[in-house]
Amino acid sequence: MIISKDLFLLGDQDYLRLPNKDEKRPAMIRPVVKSQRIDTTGHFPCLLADQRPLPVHLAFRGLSASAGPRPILRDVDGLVRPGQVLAVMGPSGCGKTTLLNALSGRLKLDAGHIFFNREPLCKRWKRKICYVLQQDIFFPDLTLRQTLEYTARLRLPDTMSYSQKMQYVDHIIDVLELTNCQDTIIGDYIKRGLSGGEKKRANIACELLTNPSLMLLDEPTSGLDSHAAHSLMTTLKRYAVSEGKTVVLTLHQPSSQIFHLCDKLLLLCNGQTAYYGDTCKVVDFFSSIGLNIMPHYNPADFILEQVKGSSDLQQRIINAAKESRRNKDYPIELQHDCHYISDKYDHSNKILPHNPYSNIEQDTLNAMEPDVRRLWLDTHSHASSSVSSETSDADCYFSWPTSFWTQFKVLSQRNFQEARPRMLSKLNWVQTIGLGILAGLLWFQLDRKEEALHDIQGWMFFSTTYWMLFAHFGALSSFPPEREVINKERQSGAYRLSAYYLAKMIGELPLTMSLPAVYHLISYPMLGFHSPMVFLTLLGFLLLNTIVAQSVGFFIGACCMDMQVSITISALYTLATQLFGGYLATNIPAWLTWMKYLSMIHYAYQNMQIVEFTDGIQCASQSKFKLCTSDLNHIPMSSILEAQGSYLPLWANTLVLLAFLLVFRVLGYIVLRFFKAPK
Ligand SMILES: Nc1ncnc2c1ncn2[C@@H]1O[C@H](COP(=O)(O)OP(=O)(O)OP(=O)(O)O)[C@@H](O)[C@H]1O
Repeated sequence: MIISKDLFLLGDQDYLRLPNKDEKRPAMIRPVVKSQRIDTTGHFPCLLADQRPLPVHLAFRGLSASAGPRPILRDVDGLVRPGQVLAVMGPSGCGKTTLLNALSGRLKLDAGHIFFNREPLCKRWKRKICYVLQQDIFFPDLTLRQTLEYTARLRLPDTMSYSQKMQYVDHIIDVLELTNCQDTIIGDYIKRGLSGGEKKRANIACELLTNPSLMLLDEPTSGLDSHAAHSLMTTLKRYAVSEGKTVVLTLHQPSSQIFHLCDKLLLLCNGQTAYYGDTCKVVDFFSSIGLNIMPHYNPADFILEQVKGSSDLQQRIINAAKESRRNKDYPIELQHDCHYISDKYDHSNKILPHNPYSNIEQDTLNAMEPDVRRLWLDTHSHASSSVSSETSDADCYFSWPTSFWTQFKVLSQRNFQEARPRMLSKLNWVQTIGLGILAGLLWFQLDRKEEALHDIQGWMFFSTTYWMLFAHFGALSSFPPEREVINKERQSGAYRLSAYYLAKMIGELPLTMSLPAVYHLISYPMLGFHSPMVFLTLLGFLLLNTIVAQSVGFFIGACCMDMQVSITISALYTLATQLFGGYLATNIPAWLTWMKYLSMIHYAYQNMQIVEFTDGIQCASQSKFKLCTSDLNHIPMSSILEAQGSYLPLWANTLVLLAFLLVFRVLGYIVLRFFKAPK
């Protein structure tokens, strides 16, 4: 019997077929896993039935992984069903996080198989996994609600309307009891925001928004007090049961209450299985090898103490765990004579181009529990239809949850909102206005005469250099913390890098331009306003220069993981670009003149002069310019620039600046896409 993919779990009854389009169907479906107690409080409204993922029956067998020559995981097995919580425990460094990395598909395995229902882990399944990392990585200036809303808009499919997405955000906030702090900023070390426990729940909430089938959580209770940890675990357990989620989490030293909330336990010792089975049977397992727990002792503490014991004791426990694989109650899917894995898939986990169903042993299927069998067959009906197509990998087809346009729009808004308090901080306003007034006072009302030439050039060089450095170092310092968030989101397949990159360039543009524009608005009229056209053109070039310098800063930030290295490289480049800019040194040694062509300030400064001195300036009474005679009282722009060496026309300087902009933006993208892509 082949059961259609349209079958789904409903209530405590059975699998039911989704009604046809013309049949009336309930707007909301609450999936509930069979054989679990059902939450009937109505606390968990869920997505529309066709947006709800298939529950996952996760089986992994013989997983081995190493870091260089050192083995980290050796022959690790496990199985967990929808609605169940599998706790991975063991001493620090035993390989818990490594196991979660392997299950999420972020780690290359030396050996072993991971199966979702009956399919190997592929991109299509990766999209159904949420991985809550140990670290809480967020934009600190966004509130919790803003963070969740942006995540929902990015990661829930375009088929859902905006209001449906917001409804889902409300639901998740409610589920994780975050209502009271939804308008609090996330915060960081400097700005106080959410508490540690709230941040942890916010982290989980962001991942839950993707409506995953499988949740992987790395130490979700670490750093929480016992009450908060218990409350979080209860919420997770309740959520898993009522929404049919499969949960795998690592725990360090749980209380006995938390320990007993977990259905299954995988105990690791030096990367090997020390126990796998029902949590409630672990104490019996240890007594069967002569290790008895004292009355009223926390079983979690007891088993951790045993696996931290002498190497003889550890080996005894590992041997007993190996022996227990032969027990008849060991899951059939994990037994080594179960053929479906080795026959149907090659070692690289690709589906072989023939009908896989023919190789599933009927005995294996019969031995499975009915609900597991249904899940396997249900997934099979979907997979086999894909396998029958020409491409063997068709079932692993991966598509983004939202279109490029949606991603670009949402990321632009988020970039703007996130960057605004940072870029337009009070401090930056004070600095800009203060500096604008100071520059205006210093170079106050200068006549366009040769006597004031050096001062006018000073104002231009200062303004150009200052804003270019400001934008360069601004991009440099903002990028490393942002990269953490971007990497996390890219790893979970939230959006295209190209959408992020374009949004980053465009979303921050108004912010990048605001401060230099205000500075120019203050200082130029103080310097001496003589033509609106010159005022506007100078402003345009000042803004262009700023964006060019920002591109270079962004590129260096993308290349260097280490902030100190990126600051050193930037300082070297920006100081060199100033020296060769054409103001500080005009008689550059011939063998070094080529350096000025690498200086972005050189082109920017030349352009400013070309615009400002279009009409030339009046000669001084004792002029340095030879062309100033008693007959000619006017120095043209070309002579002013020639006095500094050769110069390019306005269009050529502008073209070079645009080339700087384009090349560094493209290089930044290439670095992020190919060289610094998150693993
Ligand atoms: N990329 C790597 N290179 C070298 N060693 C690694 C690498 N990743 C992990 N390890 C080592 O593998 C072992 C297992 O690491 P893992 O992070 O999985 O442990 P854990 O059980 O999660 O530890 P903890 O409970 O302290 O977080 C550790 O000894 C660690 O040093």
